[in-house]
Amino acid sequence: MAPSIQEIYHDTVDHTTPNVKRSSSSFDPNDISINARPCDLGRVSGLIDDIASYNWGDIDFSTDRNARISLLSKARSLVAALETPRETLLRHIGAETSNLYTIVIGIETNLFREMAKDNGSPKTATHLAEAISFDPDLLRRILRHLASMNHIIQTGEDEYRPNNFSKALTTSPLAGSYQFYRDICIPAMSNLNKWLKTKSYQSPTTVIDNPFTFGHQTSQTLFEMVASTAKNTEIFNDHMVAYCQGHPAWCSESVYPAADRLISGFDPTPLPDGSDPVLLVDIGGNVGHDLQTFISQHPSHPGRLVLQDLPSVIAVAPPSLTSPLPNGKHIQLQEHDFFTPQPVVGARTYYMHHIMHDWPDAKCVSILTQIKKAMKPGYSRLLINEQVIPEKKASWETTYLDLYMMVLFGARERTEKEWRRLLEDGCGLKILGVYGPGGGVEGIVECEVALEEGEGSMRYDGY
Ligand SMILES: C[S@@+](CC[C@H](N)C(=O)[O-])C[C@H]1O[C@@H](n2cnc3c(N)ncnc32)[C@H](O)[C@@H]1O
Repeated sequence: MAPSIQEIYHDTVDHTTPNVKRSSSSFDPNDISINARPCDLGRVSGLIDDIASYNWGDIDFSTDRNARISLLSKARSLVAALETPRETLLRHIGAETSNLYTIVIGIETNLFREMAKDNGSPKTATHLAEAISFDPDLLRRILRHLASMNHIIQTGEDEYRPNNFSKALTTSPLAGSYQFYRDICIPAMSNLNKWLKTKSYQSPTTVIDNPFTFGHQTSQTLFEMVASTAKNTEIFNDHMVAYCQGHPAWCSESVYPAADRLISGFDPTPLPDGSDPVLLVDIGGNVGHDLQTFISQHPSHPGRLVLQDLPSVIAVAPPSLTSPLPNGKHIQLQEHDFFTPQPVVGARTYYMHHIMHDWPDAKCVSILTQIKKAMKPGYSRLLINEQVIPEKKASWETTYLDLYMMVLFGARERTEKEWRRLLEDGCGLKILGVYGPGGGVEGIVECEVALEEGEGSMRYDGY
């Protein structure tokens, strides 16, 4: 039997086996032998039984995402329970930090491209070192570590081949993401402790004073830093593409039924200047991947599609974006700063993906206010595609992103209650529904202008 949707992102059962003594029951802080005993032995046999109770052999993991994530989550729990504190420590501080930096070396020296040549056939370290002009002894040491972490496969003495992960490192979304985190994000996270100490452990709440500005010793925001060089723009855009891959399509039946919710109520009457009315504006839409998803799901959609972002991003949107769509139309590219008045008035849909989580509440209110002024009450819908953090058992994909939004922007991911407070109390919008594939990792909050209350009643201070 396949796991249910509730079981996807975490284990729903406390797998503790009653007759196994928990190490915490006899905890003595002076007894350092605890470091060499499994982290949660009491869960081990329950987790093994739980994994064994499914017919995993009947499942096609290349297509069944829910089953794959469920098994991964159980397997991770099992590893965490079996590992000793010492092993967890060394993996965290030693093995995983070494991974990050050696993987970036492999990307920047074309190591993984070399390994992928000839259909990924096994190659010696000596051969690879010569091909990428690298110290052979150092390369051997790096390859040995990457193989021990399962990122490449050792096929013989001094001989390695790539697996699907190391082959994927030759693609720009993964390669750029590693560089983006190394150059832009890690310097912020690695300064979290120092920053918090200077602020007596109070949350950052502004984009101009947070671990990012402190770590980089800059007065720039992350987006200003990203826009400041072509390389930064490229690696940021690569990361957005990588991050968005592999999620169910946002506008599909299983996530948000766009045909029923948007297309069926669309008014096709031409605008006073004779132009086609707008069906969907993707605000801060980056290089257009979400609009492309919309087109692939709804190829014969009516109305216009508009992609808005900062000039530096619109300038690098792929030319294929503006080529004719299956319905003979094309995406309109528009430079737009979302803190200024929204130029598209009365569209059926305003859509934002990964925008609100980049900004503290006060800035979100400014952005939302500009959109609300352009919305036609009773007709326009605002879709916010973001995490809706479950009140219990949030997944790691949610929790890490929440912390990164805090260090990079003084911002946050939000629970449904926090969305209601921001959108309804703060901006005078009405939430019509919260949609999503389950698990809380991505959700669509659908709103319209609240007819009875013109403005929100909350006050948000600060930058
Ligand atoms: C986290 S990315 C999300 C991109 C895209 N919506 C997605 O989900 O992949 C945030 C986007 O907001 C854009 N952005 C940042 N500040 C902006 C502003 N003031 N006006 C318009 N877009 C902005 C960035 O350029 C970037 O493309």
